[in-house]
Amino acid sequence: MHVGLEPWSPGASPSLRGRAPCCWGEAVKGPPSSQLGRRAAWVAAQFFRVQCLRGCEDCRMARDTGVGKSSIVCRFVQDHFDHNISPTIGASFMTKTVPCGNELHKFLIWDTAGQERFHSLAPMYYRGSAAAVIVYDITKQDSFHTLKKWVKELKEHGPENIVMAIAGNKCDLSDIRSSSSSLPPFLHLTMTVVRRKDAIVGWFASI
Ligand SMILES: Nc1nc2c(ncn2[C@@H]2O[C@H](COP(=O)(O)OP(=O)(O)OP(=O)(O)O)[C@@H](O)[C@H]2O)c(=O)[nH]1
Repeated sequence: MHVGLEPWSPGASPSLRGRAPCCWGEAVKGPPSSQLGRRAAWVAAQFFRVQCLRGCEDCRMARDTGVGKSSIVCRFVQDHFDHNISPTIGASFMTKTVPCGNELHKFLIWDTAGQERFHSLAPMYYRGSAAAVIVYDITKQDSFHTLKKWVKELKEHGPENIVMAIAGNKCDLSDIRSSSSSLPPFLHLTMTVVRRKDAIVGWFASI
Protein backbone atom coordinates (compact mmCIF):
# COMPACT_ATOMS: atom_id res chain seq x y z
CA MET A 1 0.00 0.00 0.00
CA HIS A 2 1.33 3.38 -0.95
CA VAL A 3 0.41 6.69 0.64
CA GLY A 4 1.26 9.54 -1.68
CA LEU A 5 2.14 12.41 0.57
CA GLU A 6 4.49 15.31 0.21
CA PRO A 7 5.08 18.19 2.65
CA TRP A 8 2.50 20.91 2.48
CA SER A 9 3.96 24.11 1.11
CA PRO A 10 2.84 27.54 2.32
CA GLY A 11 4.08 28.89 -0.99
CA ALA A 12 1.39 27.09 -2.90
CA SER A 13 -1.80 28.69 -4.16
CA PRO A 14 -3.31 30.82 -1.36
CA SER A 15 -6.67 29.18 -1.84
CA LEU A 16 -5.10 25.86 -0.94
CA ARG A 17 -3.27 27.01 2.13
CA GLY A 18 -4.48 25.30 5.25
CA ARG A 19 -3.51 22.70 7.67
CA ALA A 20 -0.23 21.63 9.10
CA PRO A 21 2.07 19.48 6.95
CA CYS A 22 1.66 16.53 9.21
CA CYS A 23 -1.98 16.30 8.23
CA TRP A 24 -2.06 17.49 4.68
CA GLY A 25 -0.52 16.08 1.60
CA GLU A 26 0.51 17.54 -1.68
CA ALA A 27 0.17 21.25 -2.24
CA VAL A 28 -1.40 21.71 -5.62
CA LYS A 29 -0.78 24.84 -7.67
CA GLY A 30 -3.82 25.63 -9.73
CA PRO A 31 -7.40 24.52 -10.05
CA PRO A 32 -8.05 20.87 -9.26
CA SER A 33 -9.43 20.03 -12.67
CA SER A 34 -6.27 21.06 -14.46
CA GLN A 35 -4.15 19.10 -12.02
CA LEU A 36 -6.12 15.93 -12.00
CA GLY A 37 -7.38 15.70 -15.53
CA ARG A 38 -9.91 13.20 -14.25
CA ARG A 39 -13.23 13.30 -12.54
CA ALA A 40 -13.06 13.52 -8.81
CA ALA A 41 -15.17 13.24 -5.70
CA TRP A 42 -15.75 16.15 -3.37
CA VAL A 43 -16.59 16.57 0.40
CA ALA A 44 -18.35 19.77 1.92
CA ALA A 45 -20.95 21.28 4.66
CA GLN A 46 -18.65 20.86 5.19
CA PHE A 47 -17.59 18.64 2.46
CA PHE A 48 -14.63 17.15 0.74
CA ARG A 49 -14.17 15.97 -2.79
CA VAL A 50 -12.77 12.54 -3.45
CA GLN A 51 -11.74 11.50 -6.91
CA CYS A 52 -11.16 7.82 -7.52
CA LEU A 53 -9.42 6.68 -10.63
CA ARG A 54 -8.89 3.07 -11.67
CA GLY A 55 -5.24 2.59 -11.18
CA CYS A 56 -5.73 6.11 -9.94
CA GLU A 57 -8.92 7.16 -8.15
CA ASP A 58 -9.88 10.72 -7.25
CA CYS A 59 -12.35 11.78 -4.54
CA ARG A 60 -13.47 15.06 -2.92
CA MET A 61 -14.99 15.77 0.44
CA ALA A 62 -17.30 18.58 1.58
CA ARG A 63 -18.55 19.57 5.01
CA ASP A 64 -19.59 21.98 7.80
CA THR A 65 -16.91 23.57 9.90
CA GLY A 66 -15.70 21.44 12.77
CA VAL A 67 -17.69 18.36 11.84
CA GLY A 68 -14.53 16.31 11.41
CA LYS A 69 -14.09 16.16 7.66
CA SER A 70 -10.36 16.77 7.83
CA SER A 71 -10.02 14.25 10.62
CA ILE A 72 -11.68 11.63 8.45
CA VAL A 73 -9.28 12.31 5.59
CA CYS A 74 -6.34 12.36 7.97
CA ARG A 75 -7.34 9.03 9.44
CA PHE A 76 -7.84 7.48 6.01
CA VAL A 77 -4.57 8.73 4.51
CA GLN A 78 -2.25 8.73 7.51
CA ASP A 79 -4.05 6.64 10.11
CA HIS A 80 -3.69 9.57 12.45
CA PHE A 81 -6.15 11.43 14.70
CA ASP A 82 -5.43 14.84 16.21
CA HIS A 83 -7.69 16.43 18.83
CA ASN A 84 -6.06 19.79 18.13
CA ILE A 85 -6.33 19.78 14.36
CA SER A 86 -6.56 23.29 12.89
CA PRO A 87 -9.47 24.55 10.78
CA THR A 88 -8.98 24.22 7.04
CA ILE A 89 -8.26 27.41 5.13
CA GLY A 90 -9.43 27.23 1.51
CA ALA A 91 -8.83 23.56 0.75
CA SER A 92 -6.31 20.79 1.14
CA PHE A 93 -5.40 17.95 -1.15
CA MET A 94 -4.19 14.44 -0.33
CA THR A 95 -3.80 11.17 -2.13
CA LYS A 96 -3.87 7.57 -1.08
CA THR A 97 -3.49 4.42 -3.12
CA VAL A 98 -5.18 1.24 -1.96
CA PRO A 99 -5.30 -2.25 -3.49
CA CYS A 100 -8.65 -3.36 -4.83
CA GLY A 101 -8.63 -6.88 -6.21
CA ASN A 102 -5.88 -7.05 -8.79
CA GLU A 103 -5.83 -3.28 -9.25
CA LEU A 104 -4.52 -0.29 -7.39
CA HIS A 105 -7.01 2.53 -6.86
CA LYS A 106 -5.67 5.97 -6.14
CA PHE A 107 -7.91 8.38 -4.22
CA LEU A 108 -7.36 12.07 -4.95
CA ILE A 109 -9.02 13.83 -2.04
CA TRP A 110 -9.88 17.50 -1.84
CA ASP A 111 -10.83 18.62 1.65
CA THR A 112 -12.64 21.94 1.44
CA ALA A 113 -12.97 24.46 4.27
CA GLY A 114 -16.26 24.34 6.12
CA GLN A 115 -16.39 27.99 7.03
CA GLU A 116 -19.09 29.96 5.25
CA ARG A 117 -16.61 32.48 3.87
CA PHE A 118 -15.10 29.74 1.68
CA HIS A 119 -18.44 28.59 0.28
CA SER A 120 -17.93 30.42 -3.02
CA LEU A 121 -14.84 28.27 -3.73
CA ALA A 122 -16.82 25.05 -3.58
CA PRO A 123 -17.81 24.79 -7.28
CA MET A 124 -14.14 24.81 -8.23
CA TYR A 125 -13.76 21.58 -6.30
CA TYR A 126 -16.95 19.69 -7.03
CA ARG A 127 -16.89 20.33 -10.77
CA GLY A 128 -15.45 17.29 -12.45
CA SER A 129 -15.71 15.19 -9.32
CA ALA A 130 -16.75 11.56 -9.46
CA ALA A 131 -17.95 11.56 -5.88
CA ALA A 132 -18.69 13.94 -3.04
CA VAL A 133 -18.68 13.08 0.63
CA ILE A 134 -20.79 15.32 2.83
CA VAL A 135 -20.00 15.19 6.52
CA TYR A 136 -22.12 16.27 9.47
CA ASP A 137 -21.61 16.09 13.20
CA ILE A 138 -24.17 13.86 14.90
CA THR A 139 -24.01 16.07 17.98
CA LYS A 140 -24.88 19.26 16.08
CA GLN A 141 -28.31 19.69 14.59
CA ASP A 142 -27.15 22.68 12.54
CA SER A 143 -24.60 20.61 10.67
CA PHE A 144 -27.35 18.20 9.65
CA HIS A 145 -29.37 21.08 8.19
CA THR A 146 -26.27 22.33 6.37
CA LEU A 147 -25.74 18.99 4.68
CA LYS A 148 -29.19 19.29 3.10
CA LYS A 149 -28.04 22.55 1.57
CA TRP A 150 -24.99 20.86 0.07
CA VAL A 151 -27.01 17.98 -1.31
CA LYS A 152 -29.33 20.48 -3.00
CA GLU A 153 -26.42 22.44 -4.44
CA LEU A 154 -24.74 19.30 -5.77
CA LYS A 155 -27.93 18.08 -7.36
CA GLU A 156 -28.53 21.41 -9.05
CA HIS A 157 -25.00 22.42 -9.98
CA GLY A 158 -22.77 19.38 -9.52
CA PRO A 159 -21.58 17.02 -12.24
CA GLU A 160 -24.11 14.67 -13.74
CA ASN A 161 -24.00 11.21 -12.10
CA ILE A 162 -21.85 12.40 -9.22
CA VAL A 163 -21.92 9.91 -6.35
CA MET A 164 -22.97 11.53 -3.08
CA ALA A 165 -22.15 9.93 0.24
CA ILE A 166 -23.07 11.20 3.69
CA ALA A 167 -21.02 10.60 6.80
CA GLY A 168 -22.42 11.27 10.25
CA ASN A 169 -19.27 11.77 12.27
CA LYS A 170 -18.35 11.71 15.99
CA CYS A 171 -20.23 8.52 16.74
CA ASP A 172 -18.16 8.18 19.89
CA LEU A 173 -20.17 11.12 21.24
CA SER A 174 -23.50 9.44 20.59
CA ASP A 175 -24.60 10.16 24.18
CA ILE A 176 -25.08 13.79 23.20
CA ARG A 177 -26.39 13.03 19.75
CA SER A 178 -28.85 15.62 18.49
CA SER A 179 -29.21 15.09 14.76
CA SER A 180 -32.25 13.48 13.25
CA SER A 181 -31.82 10.13 11.54
CA SER A 182 -34.43 10.93 8.89
CA LEU A 183 -32.09 11.21 5.93
CA PRO A 184 -33.38 11.05 2.37
CA PRO A 185 -33.48 7.41 1.26
CA PHE A 186 -31.57 7.97 -1.98
CA LEU A 187 -28.43 8.85 -0.11
CA HIS A 188 -25.85 6.47 1.16
CA LEU A 189 -25.55 6.92 4.90
CA THR A 190 -22.66 5.62 6.89
CA MET A 191 -21.90 6.68 10.41
CA THR A 192 -18.19 7.23 10.71
CA VAL A 193 -15.96 6.82 13.70
CA VAL A 194 -12.82 8.80 13.03
CA ARG A 195 -10.78 6.96 15.57
CA ARG A 196 -11.18 3.57 13.90
CA LYS A 197 -9.06 3.05 10.83
CA ASP A 198 -10.79 -0.10 9.62
CA ALA A 199 -14.13 1.70 9.53
CA ILE A 200 -12.72 4.59 7.50
CA VAL A 201 -10.96 2.41 4.93
CA GLY A 202 -14.06 0.29 4.47
CA TRP A 203 -16.18 3.37 4.11
CA PHE A 204 -14.03 4.86 1.34
CA ALA A 205 -13.92 1.51 -0.42
CA SER A 206 -17.72 1.50 -0.50
CA ILE A 207 -17.70 4.78 -2.42
N1 LIG B 1 -14.85 13.09 19.63
C1 LIG B 1 -14.56 13.21 18.34
N2 LIG B 1 -13.97 14.34 17.91
C2 LIG B 1 -13.71 14.43 16.59
C3 LIG B 1 -14.03 13.42 15.67
N3 LIG B 1 -13.65 13.83 14.44
C4 LIG B 1 -13.12 15.04 14.59
N4 LIG B 1 -13.13 15.43 15.88
C5 LIG B 1 -12.67 16.69 16.45
O1 LIG B 1 -13.50 17.74 15.95
C6 LIG B 1 -12.74 18.93 15.76
C7 LIG B 1 -12.89 19.41 14.34
O2 LIG B 1 -12.32 18.44 13.47
P1 LIG B 1 -11.87 18.81 11.98
O3 LIG B 1 -11.45 17.54 11.32
O4 LIG B 1 -10.93 19.95 11.98
O5 LIG B 1 -13.27 19.30 11.38
P2 LIG B 1 -13.51 19.96 9.96
O6 LIG B 1 -14.89 19.64 9.60
O7 LIG B 1 -12.45 19.56 9.00
O8 LIG B 1 -13.36 21.54 10.29
P3 LIG B 1 -13.05 22.77 9.30
O9 LIG B 1 -11.70 22.56 8.74
O10 LIG B 1 -13.15 24.00 10.16
O11 LIG B 1 -14.10 22.76 8.24
C8 LIG B 1 -11.29 18.58 16.12
O12 LIG B 1 -11.06 18.99 17.45
C9 LIG B 1 -11.26 17.07 16.01
O13 LIG B 1 -10.28 16.50 16.86
C10 LIG B 1 -14.66 12.21 16.16
O14 LIG B 1 -14.98 11.27 15.44
N5 LIG B 1 -14.90 12.19 17.50
